[in-house]
Amino acid sequence: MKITKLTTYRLPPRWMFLKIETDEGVTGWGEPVIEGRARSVEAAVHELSEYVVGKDPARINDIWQVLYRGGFYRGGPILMSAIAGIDQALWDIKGKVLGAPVYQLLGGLVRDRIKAYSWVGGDRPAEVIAGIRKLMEIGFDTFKLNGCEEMGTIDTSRKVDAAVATVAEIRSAFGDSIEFGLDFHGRVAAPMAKVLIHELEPFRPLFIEEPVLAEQSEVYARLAAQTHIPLAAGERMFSRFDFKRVFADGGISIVQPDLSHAGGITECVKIAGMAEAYDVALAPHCPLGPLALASCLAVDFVSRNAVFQEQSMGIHYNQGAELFDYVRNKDDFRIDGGYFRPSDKPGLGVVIDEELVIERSRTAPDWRNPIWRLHDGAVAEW
Ligand SMILES: O=C(O)[C@H](O)[C@@H](O)[C@@H](O)[C@H](O)CO
Ligand SMILES: [Mg+2]
Repeated sequence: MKITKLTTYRLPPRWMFLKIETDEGVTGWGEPVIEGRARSVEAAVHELSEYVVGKDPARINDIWQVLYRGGFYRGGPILMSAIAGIDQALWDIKGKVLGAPVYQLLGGLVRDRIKAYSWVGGDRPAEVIAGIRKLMEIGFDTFKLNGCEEMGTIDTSRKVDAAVATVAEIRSAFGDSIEFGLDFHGRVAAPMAKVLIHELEPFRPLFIEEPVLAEQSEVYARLAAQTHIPLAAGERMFSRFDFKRVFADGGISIVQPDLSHAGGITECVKIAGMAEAYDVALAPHCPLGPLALASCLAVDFVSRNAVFQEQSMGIHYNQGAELFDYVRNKDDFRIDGGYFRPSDKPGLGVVIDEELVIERSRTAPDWRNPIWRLHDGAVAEW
């Protein structure tokens, strides 16, 4: 079998799908994208396609190594997202050829289901109580919200109190009937992270995500030394080589590689294994679409240290399309009481409505994250 063609479709809300065709009619789908830089990843996919077209799709490991090591300059969000989507599509093809779900090809199920969690509250955590109530009605009991709005390197106690008040409101409304992670989203610098984490300790969030920016990862160990709250990070790390420093330095209790940013299934399964060796939990990042989610689930179902799975139903970014809009058989994603159960469909187990994808790709927006500014006009971390 030979790969014949790679086609990309940028789509609402801010996603991109990749279709890989072969000379025997088997096709595979992946989701290479960096939110806000879809066109850059699209160019990278087509640049890398020179190394893929004409090759045997079964040789996923060799194709991965050529795509990664074949460039003198490597790593980073754009190239590793391009490789991720190609890798996902190749695993989809392999599963379809062999008539097995990807998790079977990776050694079979290590669990019967994986807990899902949902976003609430949007960019500026508001209306979280109503959002949580609505999602609890359909079985969710685990959530994530932004932990704060923009925060200066040194900021006021009023800003800290505003962040704490939202969390206090959640705990007083729901007690311990729910769990929630707080995503600092890299908005908080090291000095304020110490203060904010200290003030949040009594409310026992399930985890605090990106307590500081990934480029400040050496701070994680210091923050972890001052708190009992598990720290999480990973959506802005793009390979084993980024994660190995975090494992060596310590401080992170939950790693969150993104299956569409960190080299795909081939790479993230290895990151999961590294994490297990350090007794670190795995919770793949996934604010994206159905192919990214299916790829996360493939890794969750073979990684004993996987603990919960992000998914984007109702996320504040999904303007113009929802998680399963492009999926023919929505029941292929088996959600049961706030858990995902494994699909027995081959490959990634997702049948894409290609006609709809082609039609909607004609009006793909160029989504951009907002540029925030502090009270004094300086750029704030969003
Ligand atoms: O944890 C999450 O889902 C993320 O932090 C998410 O909010 C961002 O990754 C966003 O997708 C960037 O545009
Ligand atoms: Mg995050």
